Amino acid sequence: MPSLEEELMFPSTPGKYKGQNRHFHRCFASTSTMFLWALFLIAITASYLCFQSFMDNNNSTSNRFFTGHHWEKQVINSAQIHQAHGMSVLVTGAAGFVGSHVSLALKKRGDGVVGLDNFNNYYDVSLKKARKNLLNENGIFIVEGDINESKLLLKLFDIAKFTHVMHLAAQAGVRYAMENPNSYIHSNIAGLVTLLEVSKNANPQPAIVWASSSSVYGLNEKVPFSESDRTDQPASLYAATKKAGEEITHTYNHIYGLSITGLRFFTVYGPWGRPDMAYFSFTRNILQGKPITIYRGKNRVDLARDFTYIDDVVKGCIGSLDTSGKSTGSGGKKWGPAPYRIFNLGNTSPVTVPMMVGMLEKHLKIKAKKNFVVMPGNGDVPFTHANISSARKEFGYKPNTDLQTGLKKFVRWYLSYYGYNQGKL
Ligand SMILES: O=C(O)[C@H]1O[C@H](OP(=O)(O)OP(=O)(O)OC[C@H]2O[C@@H](n3ccc(=O)[nH]c3=O)[C@H](O)[C@@H]2O)[C@H](O)[C@@H](O)[C@H]1O
Repeated sequence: MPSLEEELMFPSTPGKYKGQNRHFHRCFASTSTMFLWALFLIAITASYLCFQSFMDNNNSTSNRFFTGHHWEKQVINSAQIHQAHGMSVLVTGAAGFVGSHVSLALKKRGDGVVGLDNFNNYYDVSLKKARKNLLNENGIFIVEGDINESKLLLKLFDIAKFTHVMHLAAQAGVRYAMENPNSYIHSNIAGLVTLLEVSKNANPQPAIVWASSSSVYGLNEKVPFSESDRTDQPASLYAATKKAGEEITHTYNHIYGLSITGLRFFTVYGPWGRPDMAYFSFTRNILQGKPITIYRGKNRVDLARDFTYIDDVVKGCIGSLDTSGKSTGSGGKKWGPAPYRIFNLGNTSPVTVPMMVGMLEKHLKIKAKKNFVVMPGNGDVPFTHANISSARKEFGYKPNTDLQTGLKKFVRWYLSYYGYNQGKL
């Protein structure tokens, strides 16, 4: 068998170098020796980096959750229920927009809450840290970790007997799925399955309420969107992963008796919101005097969203938790049928994007510099509009904040948080 060096010295096309002199061979030999050395160095560096990252992972994992008695005490205290018939809830994505609001609302009424968040850098991490501080001040402990870390989840379920999981951790954003598709698989598929695996084995099994999305209605044209409408035409990978989540949770309900409630959120907005969303980034740009890009559909038709104010969504989440019913399994076995529910949590009155911008201009008292462009083929849908009769019937869901009022509250929060002088986000 030829050595690597020999292989490297002989051209892959036989005869190509025929008749070349010894000088060439020496030269080539020394080049190939250098090449081998370079390979060797690269291999050593790669092994070192792998080892470092392995150590880092291990360290960060152990730092994060095997931190002993004090850490466990914080989890136990935070999970403590302070009201009759209250619940103890693990809120994933607790440093996120909806997660932080739901956590505070639960804590306020005396439920136990433990947060979990991986503080990823999809958007400004300092905003997530600020939300975390707010939660800490209100007696809510947030564990820094990923829903894919099953050891961490097992540990949490071991020390706090959660009655419910409010699963809001996800890779959000419709258009970002084209830039980073794997992050959607990591969080919205793999992370979801890890969480369900641990939940199904927990004793007692918690009831699970989780965030699906209005985007599952995809390219449907029949409005308003009802839960019984088809959801097999997703327009983005984000939507596809949320749709997959609905199917995946169904199997865990069917096989293991987990009580499941999926909530299809409709473009949730408000104070402490997500900087990647249009109403938020438009506000920033308008204040900084920068142009905003407004997408338009075919034939210059304006896009529209059933924008839903955060306080209304929080009420929907809590109503869902309160009516979730019990999981019926234990030890990985199901002892009877458990609830499987899906609800739209929308506002029922869609507003076009230019109208939304007009409201921002009014509250900010600044005219926006608008660029209208044809909606790029990036996963967007032209409109959303929720039928909320199921949620209304089941737990009295009744949104009562219109976009004008909700954006006024958002702008007030934005200016108090960032100030008028918009340097950066
Ligand atoms: O209901 C959901 O399930 C989703 O809601 C949200 O998605 P969307 O409804 O797409 O919100 P958002 O990005 O604010 O765009 C709003 C409008 O502005 C338009 N838009 C957007 C950006 C831009 O630069 N220009 C523009 O016109 C855009 O074309 C659109 O018409 C959540 O982000 C998502 O995580 C998911 O929860």
